[in-house]
Amino acid sequence: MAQYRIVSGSVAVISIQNPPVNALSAAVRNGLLLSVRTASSDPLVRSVVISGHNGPFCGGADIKEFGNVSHLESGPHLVEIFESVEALAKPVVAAIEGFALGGGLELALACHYRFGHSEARVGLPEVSLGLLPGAGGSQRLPRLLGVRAALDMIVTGRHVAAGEALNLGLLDRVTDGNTVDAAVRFAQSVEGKPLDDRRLGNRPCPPLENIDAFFEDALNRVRGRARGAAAPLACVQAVRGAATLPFLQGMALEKRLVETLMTSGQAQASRYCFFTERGAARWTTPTGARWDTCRARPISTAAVIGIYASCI
Ligand SMILES: CCCCCCCC/C=C\C=C\CC(=O)SCCNC(=O)CCNC(=O)[C@H](O)C(C)(C)COP(=O)(O)OP(=O)(O)OC[C@H]1O[C@@H](n2cnc3c(N)ncnc32)[C@H](O)[C@@H]1OP(=O)(O)O
Repeated sequence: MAQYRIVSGSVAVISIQNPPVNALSAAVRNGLLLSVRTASSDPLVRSVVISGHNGPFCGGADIKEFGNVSHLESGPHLVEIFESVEALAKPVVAAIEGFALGGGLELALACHYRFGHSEARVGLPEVSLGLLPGAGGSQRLPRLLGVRAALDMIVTGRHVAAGEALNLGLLDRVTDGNTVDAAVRFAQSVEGKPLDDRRLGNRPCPPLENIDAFFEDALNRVRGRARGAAAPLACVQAVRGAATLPFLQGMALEKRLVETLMTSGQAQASRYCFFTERGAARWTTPTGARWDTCRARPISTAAVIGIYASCI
């Protein structure tokens, strides 16, 4: 579930393999941690590249495991894996093709460098699942981008295209060619160079003036739009932690917040919607017509057959 190979004599390429979106299932988490430890202890390895197998970098934590504590516990916690990646004494480069979402982007943030394909997109969409980026993302992203840009990404959950990610400083380089090859060449060029400054957990958040007023205003704006959803408000609290607390205290706050959200009815309902939307796209009719074999026909008439009324 995580392929490990040595290329160019000194670069360990760790490839996440869990189609279709390379989600971080327990098996992937086990493979990833083992690979990181192998790369750490092999004296021939001088740098590491992490990529996704066959296209996408990683679609994040395996959402199917969220309702099942025994699945979650049958692999190491993402936080532990990402700490090992960040602490590695050899440069680690994320090679992002397709998408790096949720835990996928949090993994990339734990790497020391991030390379992206020009058509890749990145984001922290946990808020749409009633959660927040609970594997260090709420603490590392503000340290990299500053509070304003990080808060926007975390509260909206929007996907950011590679070009914008490069401008924001989220990606270090963007390539039109083979991302893994470019990352391997780069990894070799930084072998032996100091890494302390590349570890986001070591960095303070870029300073922000009038921090209390900024977060009070952010909280009011987010509350106004959240329509009772808890996750967006928790996102603001977590980012405030990144701006005001040392890294480890911020991580502890993130953990408390995500554990509360994870068991909430809102998160359960959001997960249900996620899978139901995808299931509904795979329709069949009593006559045997199916979503994957049917030809689309032009729509000539449309009608409203139900109406949704909301009362406040
Ligand atoms: C008790 C307390 C415990 C506390 C534990 C705390 C643990 C840490 C806390 C939180 C950490 C959260 C980090 C996260 O990563 S949350 C997940 C964030 N990721 C996402 O939200 C991405 C969701 N996926 C998508 O947006 C899309 O699927 C996308 C990746 C863009 C691909 O889109 P597309 O190509 O259109 O493909 P489909 O959407 O049709 O998906 C294809 C199939 O893959 C399944 N899928 C997709 N993503 C996931 C995923 N993350 N996990 C599991 N499965 C996933 C999807 O259902 C489709 O499958 P199927 O065809 O069977 O329906």
